[in-house]
Amino acid sequence: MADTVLRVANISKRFGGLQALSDVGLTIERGQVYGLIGPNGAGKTTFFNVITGLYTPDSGTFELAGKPYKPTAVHEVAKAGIARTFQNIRLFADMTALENVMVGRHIRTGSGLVGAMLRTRKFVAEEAAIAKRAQELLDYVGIGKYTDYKARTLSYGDQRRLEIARALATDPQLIALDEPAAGMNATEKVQLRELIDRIRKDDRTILLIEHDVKLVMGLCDRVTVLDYGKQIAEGTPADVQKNEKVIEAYLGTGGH
Ligand SMILES: Nc1ncnc2c1ncn2[C@@H]1O[C@H](COP(=O)(O)OP(=O)(O)OP(=O)(O)O)[C@@H](O)[C@H]1O
Repeated sequence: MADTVLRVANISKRFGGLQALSDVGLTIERGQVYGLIGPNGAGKTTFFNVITGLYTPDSGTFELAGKPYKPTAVHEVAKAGIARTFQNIRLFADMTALENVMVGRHIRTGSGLVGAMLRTRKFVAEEAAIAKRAQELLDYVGIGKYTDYKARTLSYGDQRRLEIARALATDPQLIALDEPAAGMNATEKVQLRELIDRIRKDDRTILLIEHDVKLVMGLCDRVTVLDYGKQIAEGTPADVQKNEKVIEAYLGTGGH
């Protein structure tokens, strides 16, 4: 039996008079890279925001690794096992690269605030383990040499890598990447593709919103296409590329 990581169905979300999502659903199996594409304003970010607890949907069912979850708050969703990055990078700009990743790791540890204030032995040992793991993750995404650099001093491409390292630090069931290639140059895009491939090979599951259709088609196992909040196609990249509704949404009359 397939090992399903995310199964969501019937997600709808309205903003005033605008139906941003109508009955959207998808199923992502473990180890897949799953792409979510569509023209500007199609509802991709809204979908991400709903499944990660930033927006409250009008309807929808949600299941992560076989268990129902309620996307009512961002930290609850992170605990349940979805980690995400943002289209507009959201790092702690004045913290170091290492500290940014350590923050991600803290949701999985137990000493808490009292332990931190008293600097209990358990807390100190835990901090050392978190720092070690954070350094491994910086190495893994290829920015290990910037450990002590403040996040804001890193290049755009490296900040996106740092966001991915922070997401990985939570040991997520699913990593949701919101336009990871935005603003990257051609070399950075090649490196990003290698990184995503590597994350997948390490048995992680990825949901990807991306404007760069070539990148999506080259990387993803399956793709959903949204247009005006509706799911107009779902399938392998090869199938989706041939779909007439998709061709029309991208090239046709709409032109939005
Ligand atoms: N918080 C909000 N309040 C009102 N309308 C919103 C809100 N968020 C999104 N929308 C609207 O919902 C629709 C879908 O937007 P969304 O950002 O999800 O699309 P998208 O596919 O991510 O677009 P893009 O590719 O441009 O990022 C748009 O018409 C947008 O204006």
